[in-house]
Amino acid sequence: MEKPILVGLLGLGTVGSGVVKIIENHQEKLMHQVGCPVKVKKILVRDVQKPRDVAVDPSLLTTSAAEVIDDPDIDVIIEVMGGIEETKELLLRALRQGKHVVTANKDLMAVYGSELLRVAAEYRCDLFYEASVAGGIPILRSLVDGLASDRITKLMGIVNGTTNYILTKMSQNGASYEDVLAEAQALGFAEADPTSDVEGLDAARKMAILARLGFSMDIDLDDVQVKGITQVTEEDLNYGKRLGYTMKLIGIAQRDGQKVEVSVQPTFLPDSHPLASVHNEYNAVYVYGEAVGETMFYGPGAGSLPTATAVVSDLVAVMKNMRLGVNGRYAVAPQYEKQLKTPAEIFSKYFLRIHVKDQVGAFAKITTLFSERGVSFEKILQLPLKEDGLAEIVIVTHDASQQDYEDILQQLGDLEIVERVQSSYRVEGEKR
Ligand SMILES: NC(=O)C1=CN([C@@H]2O[C@H](COP(=O)(O)OP(=O)(O)OC[C@H]3O[C@@H](n4cnc5c(N)ncnc54)[C@H](OP(=O)(O)O)[C@@H]3O)[C@@H](O)[C@H]2O)C=CC1
Ligand SMILES: N[C@@H](CC=O)C(=O)O
Ligand code: NA
Repeated sequence: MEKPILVGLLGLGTVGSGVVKIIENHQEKLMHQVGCPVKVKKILVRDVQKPRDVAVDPSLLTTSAAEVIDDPDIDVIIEVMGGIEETKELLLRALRQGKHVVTANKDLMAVYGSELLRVAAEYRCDLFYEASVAGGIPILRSLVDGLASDRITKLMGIVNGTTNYILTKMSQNGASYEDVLAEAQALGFAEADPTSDVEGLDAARKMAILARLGFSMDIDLDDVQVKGITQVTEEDLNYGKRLGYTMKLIGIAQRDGQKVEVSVQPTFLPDSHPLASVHNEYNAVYVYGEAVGETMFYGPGAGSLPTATAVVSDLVAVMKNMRLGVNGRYAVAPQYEKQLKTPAEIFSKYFLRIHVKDQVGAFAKITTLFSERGVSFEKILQLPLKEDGLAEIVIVTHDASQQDYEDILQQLGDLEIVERVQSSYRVEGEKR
């Protein structure tokens, strides 16, 4: 019998348990593909006594990272524990000992991905991270291999399962934000600290990784404009329904010439848009390539087995490379200098909901602000409010630059007749 490939697992939570299950249950398929057995030799956890979702030999569990990272028999480290600084040091230590690494950690890859990939290449090691973006959807491999010959101009996606779950349940069942967030946590979709999900940071990390691969530029997390879903109200969702829109937390990475924009924000999409019917914890990434046109990748973006599928598929890729002796040949340095668009170069339609004093001429003052900057309206609603003397105005604009729109918002806030700007969202979907 061939010598097995030995794996060290860092973490045995939601994703780690799925990894152990897939390695055990799909052993025959893995053997067939790689030609030798694969075994988990050691597992790092915080608490060896904790009840687990998967049966493992207790002697495999350890609280000592060194027992896993420095074990000379271990060929591949699978990191599914999370964390940034300490985890980075552990993975660097593993790479410098010639161990290949598979990780699901977008927090780490968004911040230190370039450095880790450089070290991996230096030590002729593989470093794969398919599970870090859109869980079980093989999107990174599709960008790097499947669309290798094309020039990607736009990536647009729902890349956070937790927020999609929350928005779906709020909009379909009128459920409360707090209750649905608790459900998403219980189902294992949310991060250990769900603030990163609901504030958009998790999606921003994934968009930075996608944009880096899609555009072959060194995009940093700081280059991504981020707004989460914590301010989204039931009223906003209801207005959306009235206007034929669905609200989603959308990541957009767009390239025009050599200039790029990357953002994550709650966005209204026409109900007919393919991303509008992506519900619950499902994710989808729309990819526009100059030659291929439009493609869409859809699947479960979070959860134990779906995410573990991506992790173990990366493990298979590492093992195949080991058999062929070609590990560490994969990392490709970015091809282009990063050039970010200015706010004057980013165009979009916007949804705006404002409360104004119900006075003669109020509406004219508002329209003047828009028309002075050449921004016209696509849709307008005006409704009386229960609050005395106030009216609610809802506007959907035609395309406006982010700069013009932000200036208009600022000036609206200064108008005496404007009581408050209730909400403001980007509107996407129609091609421009
Ligand atoms: N959940 C999901 O759907 C997805 C998660 N991911 C990513 O996968 C990674 C893991 O997520 P998930 O499985 O949900 O997380 P969990 O919190 O469920 O599991 C984390 C595991 O790592 C162990 N661990 C954490 N920190 C340490 C430490 N300092 N020392 C030793 N052990 C530690 C924990 O030990 P113990 O069990 O003893 O507490 C636990 O077993 C994260 O990077 C996450 O962002 C990516 C895609 C989807
Ligand atoms: N918390 C993340 C998990 C997967 O990356 C999400 O909700 O998408
Ligand atoms: Na993926």
